[in-house]
Amino acid sequence: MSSIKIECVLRENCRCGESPVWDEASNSLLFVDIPARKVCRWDSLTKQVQQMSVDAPVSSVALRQSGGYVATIGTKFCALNWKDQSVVVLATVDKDKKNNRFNDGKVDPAGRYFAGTMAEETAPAVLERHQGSLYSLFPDHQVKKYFDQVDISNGLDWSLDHKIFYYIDSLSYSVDAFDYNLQTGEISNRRSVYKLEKDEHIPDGMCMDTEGKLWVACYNGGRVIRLDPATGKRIQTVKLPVEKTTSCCFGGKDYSEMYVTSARDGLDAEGLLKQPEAGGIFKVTGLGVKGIAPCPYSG
Ligand SMILES: O=C(O)[C@H](O)[C@@H](O)[C@H](O)[C@H](O)CO
Ligand SMILES: [Zn+2]
Repeated sequence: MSSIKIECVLRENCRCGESPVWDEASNSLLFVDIPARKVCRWDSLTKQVQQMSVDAPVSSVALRQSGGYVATIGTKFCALNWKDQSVVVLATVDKDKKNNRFNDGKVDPAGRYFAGTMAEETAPAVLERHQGSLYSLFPDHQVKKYFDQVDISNGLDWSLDHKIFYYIDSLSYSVDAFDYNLQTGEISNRRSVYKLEKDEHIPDGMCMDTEGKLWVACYNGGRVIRLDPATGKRIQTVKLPVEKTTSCCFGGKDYSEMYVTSARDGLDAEGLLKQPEAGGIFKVTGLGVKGIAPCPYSG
């Protein structure tokens, strides 16, 4: 029997915390606060946070094989040099859509950086529909576009055998799967593997565990749910003390801890009083399952 423990390890007051990524080399958790335009790095040993401010909403961050990080900033794929806090633009998307920005992103097992876009929100989940697209940045900095008509591009990860790509367009309330060709980076055969129930609200960020099960953060649902994509069934629910849970990843020793980001934007004064840890970073231990190391961008 595992006994689950949930702890707010960092009261960061993120407006919209997102994209948690474990950085083994620095024993740290990387994450972003999208509207606050900052990338943060929380050192799990010293408990100190370092920050890097950028000039547009930053929606995801990932490791880079050659050192430093990559991030999606505004509609740009960028390289980040953590030491001198400099940013280099690698590619720009959606040039004809001035109100768009990137949202969630993650690197595939071959080192391509996948990220999708969305129209900027006027309030959480309130936005012009169908404006987003899904892209990937290849190691040679070429951009591939997969599809458009996306509302809120979110939650992505790959199956353990790399043959399936899992994806969430939040306003479809569905977790989808595609066949994945790791050699070419092509996706095909879209289907739904799970439809969210009403009280689970909006599916947001997602990650895979070593048993091939998916963990999905439920925005407004105050929980992460564990899904078996093979059967389409939910197998576990872990509730958190904040409503706006945005994303999750595994990290810590042997990737045995889960980290969950959260948001404050969209909560009124009463909500903030009831959820003083909203916008914080949570650590969940005792799940009895581990995650896998994040893949670094190879370009
Ligand atoms: O990070 C994201 O995915 C979006 O940018 C956020 O604004 C919210 O999570 C979304 O509104 C919930 O659907
Ligand atoms: Zn998200």
